Amino acid sequence: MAFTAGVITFPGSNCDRDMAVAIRDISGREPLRLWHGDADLPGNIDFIAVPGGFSYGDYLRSGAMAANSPIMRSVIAAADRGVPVLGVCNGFQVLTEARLLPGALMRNAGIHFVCRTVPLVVENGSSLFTSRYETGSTIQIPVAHHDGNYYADDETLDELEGEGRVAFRYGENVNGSARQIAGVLNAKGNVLGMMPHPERAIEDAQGSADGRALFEGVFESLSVA
Ligand SMILES: NC(=O)CC[C@H](N)C(=O)O
Repeated sequence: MAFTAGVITFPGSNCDRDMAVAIRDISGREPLRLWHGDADLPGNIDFIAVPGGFSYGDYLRSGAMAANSPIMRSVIAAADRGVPVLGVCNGFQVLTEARLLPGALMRNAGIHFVCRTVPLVVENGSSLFTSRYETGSTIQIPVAHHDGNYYADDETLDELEGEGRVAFRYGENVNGSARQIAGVLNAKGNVLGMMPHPERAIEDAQGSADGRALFEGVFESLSVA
């Protein structure tokens, strides 16, 4: 079964390699490394990862400049076609700035950069990305960010909750996020943005392997895991 995954690198990305390793380890296939300045994606792309880091040094707003990279026009078109897109940390920020996901990631309520493993409650275990988790289960995934404070107006938050689009919620107050939201889905369910890093929790040596099931779930749906 052919499977083409891609990991985008922006100037300042620093989790792109970890993301590529996770995809290779779990799918058994080497992902393509995609450069932000390239306008086109391969037409047969099956899965796109927008990784974490500090694209453009977080200038202007985290993710704001990367969201306007040439490649993001192709990512938006691929997402519209139903290609699964996973944005982690800075990738989540990029996806909100690109309006693929609602809301915004503001400075952490406590101002400090937060870097530790946190409990995450799986709010919707039946999405494309969470099918290998039980709804209501708690998993352990690391966070590392200063702009993780999720904001959306109440109407949007109610809509997200009502449509099962809150994928993950923090099990404790990590950064002041509205309703402790840690990860959200788009309306179609093929785009997930989350601040915690599942690619940093794929084997026990990392302190948790709870992120593995996220990749397994989405690759299983694409018949490659
Ligand atoms: N690890 C990351 O992706 C960091 C994301 C972002 N630049 C922040 O600190 O909020």
